[in-house]
Amino acid sequence: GIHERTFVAIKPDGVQRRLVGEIIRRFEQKGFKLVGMKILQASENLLKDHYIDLKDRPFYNGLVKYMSSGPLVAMVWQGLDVVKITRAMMGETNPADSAPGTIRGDFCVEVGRNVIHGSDSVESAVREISLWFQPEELICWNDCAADWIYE
Ligand SMILES: Nc1ncnc2c1ncn2[C@@H]1O[C@@H]2COP(=O)(O)O[C@H]2[C@H]1O
Repeated sequence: GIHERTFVAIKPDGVQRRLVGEIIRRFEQKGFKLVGMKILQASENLLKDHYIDLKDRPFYNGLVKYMSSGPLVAMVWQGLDVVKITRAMMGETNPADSAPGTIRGDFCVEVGRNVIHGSDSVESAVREISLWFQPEELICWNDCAADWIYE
């Protein structure tokens, strides 16, 4: 439904490369509602927890180092099918497989520096949002444009 939420992180490379405004612009113009956002340098412990499913992969330690190497922008976006649609807007995990027009297709070349993360399912979104945000950090605001985005 229209209350579906997803967790999105602009990774440290995305912040350093000044892509924060461009990425927010795309999700905003699509029609999604920004309900949480903060800039932080995440601890290795938080990232190990976030990426727990990847703990046996060879790139796990490097991934945690990269993600903790500088500030990232953590966000929660809300809207109809937001998990699936934001993933489509991001492109494939490997930028080489990402179509032009997607965020990774337009702004990066390597899987280990792929500028953005988005939850891959509604269930992982619930888990990731609770990991990165306190409930009071999520703002329920009345979207004046909602009647023009949803029928
Ligand atoms: N083969 C790989 N080498 C390095 N990093 C990877 C590889 N596969 C996945 N990743 C990283 O692991 C991350 C897991 O989910 P993300 O969407 O954050 O984006 C992924 C990449 O940043």
